[in-house]
Amino acid sequence: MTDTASVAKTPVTVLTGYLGAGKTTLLNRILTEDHGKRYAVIVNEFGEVGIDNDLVVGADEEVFEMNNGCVCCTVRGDLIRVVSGLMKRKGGFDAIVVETTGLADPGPVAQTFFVDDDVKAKTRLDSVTTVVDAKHLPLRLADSREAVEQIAFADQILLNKTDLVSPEELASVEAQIRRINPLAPIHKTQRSAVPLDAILGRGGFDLDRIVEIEPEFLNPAHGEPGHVHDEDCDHDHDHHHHDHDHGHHDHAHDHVAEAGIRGISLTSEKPLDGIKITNWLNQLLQDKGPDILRAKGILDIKGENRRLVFQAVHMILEGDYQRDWKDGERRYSRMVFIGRDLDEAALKAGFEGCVA
Ligand SMILES: Nc1nc2c(ncn2[C@@H]2O[C@H](COP(=O)(O)OP(=O)(O)OP(=O)(O)O)[C@@H](O)[C@H]2O)c(=O)[nH]1
Repeated sequence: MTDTASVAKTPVTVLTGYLGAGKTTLLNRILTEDHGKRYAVIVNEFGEVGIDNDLVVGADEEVFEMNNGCVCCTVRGDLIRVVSGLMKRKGGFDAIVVETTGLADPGPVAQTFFVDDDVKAKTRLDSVTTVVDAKHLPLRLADSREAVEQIAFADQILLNKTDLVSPEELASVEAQIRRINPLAPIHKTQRSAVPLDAILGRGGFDLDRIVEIEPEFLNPAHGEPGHVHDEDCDHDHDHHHHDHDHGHHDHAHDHVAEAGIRGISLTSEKPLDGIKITNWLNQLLQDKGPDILRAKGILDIKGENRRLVFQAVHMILEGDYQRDWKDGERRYSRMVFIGRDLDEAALKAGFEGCVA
């Protein structure tokens, strides 16, 4: 595992979402609102024909300065080159947002920020943010594997167009999202309206802050040993969903099952062996990386007073020892895998094999 100290690096948000979900609406807010920050927006066309994007102009690469200090540019080729160029601009940016129009899989874009040394030195992947159309999601989940993958990959989700659905439909859509991605915070929006500092530069992908953003991360699920009932615990919602969301939900669920994408979480109350767990994770990602969209975890390592935190995107694994376990804090290890055709029994056996 490598050191991931991320001091003063510019946070990057990779923005995904199905056609028409509300990505451009969000980008226009970033470029026009008087938020007092300097953001850079990269509209990434990757050589594809621009769809209906009024931000796209017919040149290979153009940079526009906005009145509010933000810049917007279009990339048709090399994302790394464009990001390097942006980083050389005076004054720097509070955050960079990369839209992945026309690209189903945000993985390769997200990986850009881990692979190039120059980019890696100056930026850090902050979040993969997925915009979802509350009205059409049930249909998309039924007919599009990409829509499922975009949700699976997200660190946070904008559940947009809430004006177009009833409260019951909204609850059902939320339950469907939760089934694919149990952890990502969900912001419910109309016209993609969300305070920008609530979604940009928050550290959604930042190892230091996983628990702050996902307070439930270290709380085992209902029924698992050690589950703590608190205000973040959403069992009441679940009952509610079960009462209301049959129709669409079953249909969409079939497709989700068919795409084979789901989240599996593993918890151990016993300390793990640091070498065994590192070797197991490395081997697992080498063998199954293409199918593992995301993995993350906080681990209790025997003989170590600090928490080991790791993140993986497909094959790329990063981990770091972070703060000490607090006095009296219950120690245990928890990791989550989101991926395709994951073998739960094998994962569980492998994980348990790492107990010290
Ligand atoms: N009713 C309603 N319409 C919305 C909302 N947000 C966006 N729209 C509309 O939905 C349409 C698509 O929004 P865009 O922001 O262009 O979506 P996009 O994700 O950028 O779409 P592509 O560029 O095709 O990928 C536009 O007509 C928006 O005005 C919302 O919350 N409610």
